[in-house]
Amino acid sequence: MRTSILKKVKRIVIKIGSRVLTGDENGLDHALISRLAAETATLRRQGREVIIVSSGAVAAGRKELGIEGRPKSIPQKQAAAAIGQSHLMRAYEEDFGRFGHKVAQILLTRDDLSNRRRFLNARATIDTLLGFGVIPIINENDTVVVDEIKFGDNDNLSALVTNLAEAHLLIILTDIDGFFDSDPRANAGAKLIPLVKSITRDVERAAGGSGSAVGTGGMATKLAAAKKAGQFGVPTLMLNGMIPGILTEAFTGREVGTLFLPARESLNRRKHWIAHTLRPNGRVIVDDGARTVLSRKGKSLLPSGVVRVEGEFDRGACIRVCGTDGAEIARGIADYSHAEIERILGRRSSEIEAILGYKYGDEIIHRDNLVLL
Ligand SMILES: Nc1ncnc2c1ncn2[C@@H]1O[C@H](COP(=O)(O)OP(=O)(O)O)[C@@H](O)[C@H]1O
Ligand SMILES: N[C@@H](CCC(=O)OP(=O)(O)O)C(=O)O
Repeated sequence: MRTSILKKVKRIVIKIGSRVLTGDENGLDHALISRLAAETATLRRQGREVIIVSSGAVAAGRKELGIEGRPKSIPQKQAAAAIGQSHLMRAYEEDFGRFGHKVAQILLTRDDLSNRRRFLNARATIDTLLGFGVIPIINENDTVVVDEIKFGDNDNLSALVTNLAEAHLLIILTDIDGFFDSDPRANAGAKLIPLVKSITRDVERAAGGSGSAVGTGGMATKLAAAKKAGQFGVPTLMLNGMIPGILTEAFTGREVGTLFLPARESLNRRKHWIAHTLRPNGRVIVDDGARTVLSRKGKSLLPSGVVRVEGEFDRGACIRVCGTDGAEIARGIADYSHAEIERILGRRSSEIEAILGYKYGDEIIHRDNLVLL
């Protein structure tokens, strides 16, 4: 199964973690980046397109600034990223250049991808670069991000880029052989799981945090990324980036690392973007009848099923849809603002115009803009 999945893969997003790029020391491991460049060149010769999501800016920069351990404050982290990002790009430029490959830097914030126009723009840029045979190197724009517009970690970013670039496979290179049934750093008897068919709660429970001073998120964020990619119909392969030759070996069919299979039913690009890239601004609470109709019949959310609205948002915002028990059941783009919903909730759609004096449509969220979770 692995061989048949990997054979079809033409466009790959490769996420490289800070630990892989910086090794045990602070500062970039140039020998390792050269090796990855050689392996990437082999993948390119096999006719595959490669997009890299690279961490390591903060880890590289903190050495330059003489910061020991993790940066103490956000401005320190941002300063480290500002200096480290240019070192990172220079390393990629030099090392990939030796194999005749040009690289391009793309720095993103969540805000960029939340705006559909900018999302499509970023995608066009990536397509154009790939068309020119250039390898895009993507990172979060750490120097400008504040909490509200942060992806948070590059595992998450790599899953969103997989959707953005319509890639066929997400590869996560980290400092460990794959996903284990418990954190191997805490439990010497932990066993590698070569294939994960579905990321269930039990699987998630086995994922611990980062084992190092430079990594962000550890295994938990990697599973979340694999889940997001899977919902878009894309498998994820987690490999130990410290092992020479691992990238090319993975494509020979040898069972290395952990392969996460995609979900059986995948979301289309737009729904994936609504569910994972947009940040919800508020929520509506719906009654049990609406909950059943949404979850079982895939219908739109009408004002009659809404019992409460929370938060302030405009028409066009992404909002959560929750049951009366508070559980989030869906997410979608609201056709009415919070103030408008306040006035029409619990009423029939035919009454909207009489109440508001105008009407955008019958739905609070149209089913085309609604994603069940
Ligand atoms: N179940 C698990 N299987 C494998 N690794 C795990 C698990 N739980 C936690 N980890 C930790 O996750 C670490 C990798 O994540 P992280 O340090 O964030 O690396 P990266 O810089 O590659 O993102 C591993 O080194 C390991 O200590
Ligand atoms: N954007 C940050 C990386 C954040 C991150 O997620 O790091 P990692 O867990 O090592 O992939 C940087 O370049 O330092």
